[in-house]
Amino acid sequence: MLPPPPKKSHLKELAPESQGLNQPLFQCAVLILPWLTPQELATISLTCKTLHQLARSLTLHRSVDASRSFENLPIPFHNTVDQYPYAYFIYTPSQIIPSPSFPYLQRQAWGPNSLLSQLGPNSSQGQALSGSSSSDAEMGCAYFQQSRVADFSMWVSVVGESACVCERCLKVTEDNVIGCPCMELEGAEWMGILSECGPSCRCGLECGNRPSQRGIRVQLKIVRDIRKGWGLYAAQWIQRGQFVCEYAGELLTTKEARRRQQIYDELASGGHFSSALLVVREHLPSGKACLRINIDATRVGNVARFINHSCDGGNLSTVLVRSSGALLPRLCFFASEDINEDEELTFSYGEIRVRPKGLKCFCGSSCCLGTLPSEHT
Ligand SMILES: C[S@@+](CC[C@H](N)C(=O)[O-])C[C@H]1O[C@@H](n2cnc3c(N)ncnc32)[C@H](O)[C@@H]1O
Repeated sequence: MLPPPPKKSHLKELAPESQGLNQPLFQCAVLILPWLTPQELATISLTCKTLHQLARSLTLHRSVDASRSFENLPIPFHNTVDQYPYAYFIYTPSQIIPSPSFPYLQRQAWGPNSLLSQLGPNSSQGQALSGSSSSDAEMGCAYFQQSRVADFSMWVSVVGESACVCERCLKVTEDNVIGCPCMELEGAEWMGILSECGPSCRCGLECGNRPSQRGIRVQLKIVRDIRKGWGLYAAQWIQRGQFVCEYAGELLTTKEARRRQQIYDELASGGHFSSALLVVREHLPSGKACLRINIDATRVGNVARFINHSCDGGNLSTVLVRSSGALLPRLCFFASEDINEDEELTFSYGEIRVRPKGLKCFCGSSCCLGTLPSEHT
């Protein structure tokens, strides 16, 4: 593991000329290091002073925003219990379809800007390498974003505009929010299903009936617990009913979900491994069939992958959000009660426990059943 990151004031002193550092190596490392995993960084940082200092700076950069600028607000890691400064995974702000032909599933750059800025804003090397003042998301992941859009079209069908009556959507309410007559917020969210405007509506993202489509708008942080690992926390007061985040990850076929679950169970039995594969079942109105959605955020996901289980149901409701014109629903989390700053965000992983000797639960609630829910996938 890397030593603690340097204090901020030391960062600007990392420019190679001021340190007597190897310049060609420095330039090369600035391009390559953001693509490395923590283990690779730790190994490479042992090789020389230049790489050691860059790796330390990169570690600091990564620990201040788990979302790599994909979200509206940075989501920092806090760890006072062990040596891990951050959790490493590939970030996606929305659902994606895995495909072996897309290299973004293997690697994602995380942290080029902090390294480039160390070359100095006026440095010719810095300008040549950075171009503009793009974010991590723009710089490291442009290819990733393009691929994601191309992929997603395979799963989303857009029906004719008449599918929704929101041509009347342009009605502006007293709060200056664009209202929508097909809004079904009242009551629906507590039942776990919500209909939002979508691709077949004429309204845009500003429509009041798209609360889950504008990204994360509440301040969050990821805090390490000695027994539960990382957990997602509120970094501000959150009002009951407010959208918190979507559960984003790889959409899997049931066959692939079962295959991965077996591997994850084996890894978890050896300790030190957390999986984040969520299976959602939506019973169709006939009652005879059920739509099953498998979302795996273990390797590729967003910050929802850090939400821990609570036997009392926690403070988040899981809501299947259907958008007009989109084939698949999305799984979203809304606050089921008012949530205080520094409170952990939790939900119930389910009721079924097929393995009586499953993973121990440390939710701490008065109705804790002692083990985490487990199902045959
Ligand atoms: C979706 S992940 C949640 C984030 C995870 N804590 C981490 O560090 O990445 C699910 C895993 O978190 C851990 N976990 C979640 N809720 C827990 C609880 N109430 N008690 C103990 N461990 C928990 C288990 O290892 C579980 O397999």
